[in-house]
Amino acid sequence: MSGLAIANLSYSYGAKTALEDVSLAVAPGRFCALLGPNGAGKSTLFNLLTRLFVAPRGRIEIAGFDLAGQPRQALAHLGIVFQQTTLDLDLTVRQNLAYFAALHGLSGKLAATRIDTALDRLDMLERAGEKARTLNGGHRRRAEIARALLHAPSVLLLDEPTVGLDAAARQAITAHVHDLAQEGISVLWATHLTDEVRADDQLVVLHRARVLAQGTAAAIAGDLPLADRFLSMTGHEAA
Ligand SMILES: Nc1ncnc2c1ncn2[C@@H]1O[C@H](COP(=O)(O)OP(=O)(O)OP(=O)(O)O)[C@@H](O)[C@H]1O
Repeated sequence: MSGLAIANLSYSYGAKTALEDVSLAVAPGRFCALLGPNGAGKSTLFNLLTRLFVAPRGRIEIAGFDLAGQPRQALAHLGIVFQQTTLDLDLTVRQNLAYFAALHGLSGKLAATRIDTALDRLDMLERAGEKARTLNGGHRRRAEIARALLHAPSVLLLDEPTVGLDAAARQAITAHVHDLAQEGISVLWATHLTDEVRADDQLVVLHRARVLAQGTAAAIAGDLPLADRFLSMTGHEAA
């Protein structure tokens, strides 16, 4: 399928199993929250999706391309926002994005148009000329999300993108990324914060290397607030 499809993925660090038979799919236009406590296996999954690690078992498809068999085509459709900021603080927002565009073979008018469009989608166009160093944490994150859109990916991965941000910035970024999903991107958003998940979002609960539940957040929460349901499933507090 288009979007993201993961089937029967397993990964171990020596004797330590980090992922065990994980399967999930995120269709175009869907926001999927990957909710798991520390150590659940989220980072390992992201490292497999970005091909930092290669899974001995299982299959990953991005936009219909098998990551193992057609890595270049698959990764060309993947946008990534890492947990740690990766902006060059001495460059302006536009320069940061132009550098990334060049790495993807985009230059000239096409790059300029893509940069303006991406910044506009994140309400960051008016900050294009500011040095990244002068931006607050929320605006730096938005610049990084805009940067991840430049090559028009169909799948966007975000690894705990709101870590360290205040409540207002968290809310704004969560809303922006939900909007991106509504525009047709498949979003996989790793978090341990249940308040970032909307009732109609797709939700995958990962715990101790396994998928404990998946479905809409509302269906998984049932008659409990999602944080309470998460606690009852995993024994871990969620925000
Ligand atoms: N290099 C490694 N060697 C051995 N075990 C590891 C290694 N990296 C991770 N693990 C273990 O694999 C499991 C999954 O780790 P992973 O980092 O994927 O979880 P996570 O959900 O991303 O947690 P966190 O939110 O803390 O980053 C954990 O039990 C972790 O201790």
